[in-house]
Amino acid sequence: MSELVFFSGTMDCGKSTLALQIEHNRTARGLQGLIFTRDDRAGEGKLSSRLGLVTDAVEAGPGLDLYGYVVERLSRGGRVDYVIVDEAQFLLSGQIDQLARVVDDLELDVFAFGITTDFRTRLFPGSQRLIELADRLETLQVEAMCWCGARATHNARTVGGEMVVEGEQVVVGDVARSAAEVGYEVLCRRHHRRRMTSAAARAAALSPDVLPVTAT
Ligand SMILES: Nc1ncnc2c1ncn2[C@@H]1O[C@H](COP(=O)(O)OP(=O)(O)O)[C@@H](O)[C@H]1O
Ligand SMILES: Cc1cn([C@H]2C[C@H](O)[C@@H](COP(=O)(O)O)O2)c(=O)[nH]c1=O
Repeated sequence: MSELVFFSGTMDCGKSTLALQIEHNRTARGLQGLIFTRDDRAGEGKLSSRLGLVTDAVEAGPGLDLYGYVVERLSRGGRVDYVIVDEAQFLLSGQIDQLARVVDDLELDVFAFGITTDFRTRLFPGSQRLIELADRLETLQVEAMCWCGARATHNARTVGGEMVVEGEQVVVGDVARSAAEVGYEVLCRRHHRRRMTSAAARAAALSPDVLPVTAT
C-alpha cells in the first residue's frame, strides 16, 4: 500500500540528506523518482544537503499542481515510481492535498520532508496539512542539539545576531554562524521561550551581573 510520509524535524537535522539517501537507494534498484522542492538555499530547482550533496528537482512554486504534474509526466510515457518533496513546509495546503491524491489515485509513495514550525513556533501551512493528512509521521533520528546540550525542538531566527519573534514567515536562510543579516539557530523549547541563543548565553555568562559570588 502506498503512503504519504512526512519526515519532520528542526532545521539542520538531516532531512535533505535523508531525502537524497532515499533517492539514491531507490535509483540504485532501478526505480525512477520525481523530486519536488521549493525555495532551497542552493537555488531554484535544487535539493541540497549540508553534507555537500545536491540534485536537480522540480521547483514546486505556488502555481504548480503537483498531482497534475505527475499525471502529465505519466501520460507522456514518463516513468514515476515514487515522489520526494523537500522543503514541504513551504507548499500550499492545497498542494499537500494534491500529494495525497498522488498516493491514493496513482498509488505512488510520497516522501515529504520539512520543518514543522517557524521561528515563532507556529505551524507552516504545508506542515499543518501534512500532519493532518499523512499516513505516517517520522521524526528524524539524528537530533539537532541546542547549545545547552538538550534536544533542539524549535527554530529561532536571528537578525543581526539578535533573536526575533516577529517578521515574515518565510525568509530563506541557514544556521551557519556567520554575521549574515538573517540567520537561524535551533534551540530547545526552554531556551526558545527565554530567547536565549548561544550568543546570548555567552554574553550572559560573561556579564559581571551573573558572575558567581565566592565566599571569603
Ligand atoms: N561537516 C559535517 N560533517 C558531518 N556531518 C555534517 C557536517 N555538516 C553537516 N552535517 C550533518 O548534516 C546535517 C544537516 O543535514 P541537512 O540534510 O542539510 O539538514 P536539513 O535538511 O534537516 O536542514 C547536520 O545535522 C549534521 O548531522
Ligand atoms: C524557521 C524558519 C525557517 N525558514 C527557512 C530557512 C531555510 O531556508 C528553510 C529550512 O531549511 P532546512 O533545510 O530545514 O534547514 O526554511 C523560514 O523561511 N522561516 C522560518 O521561520
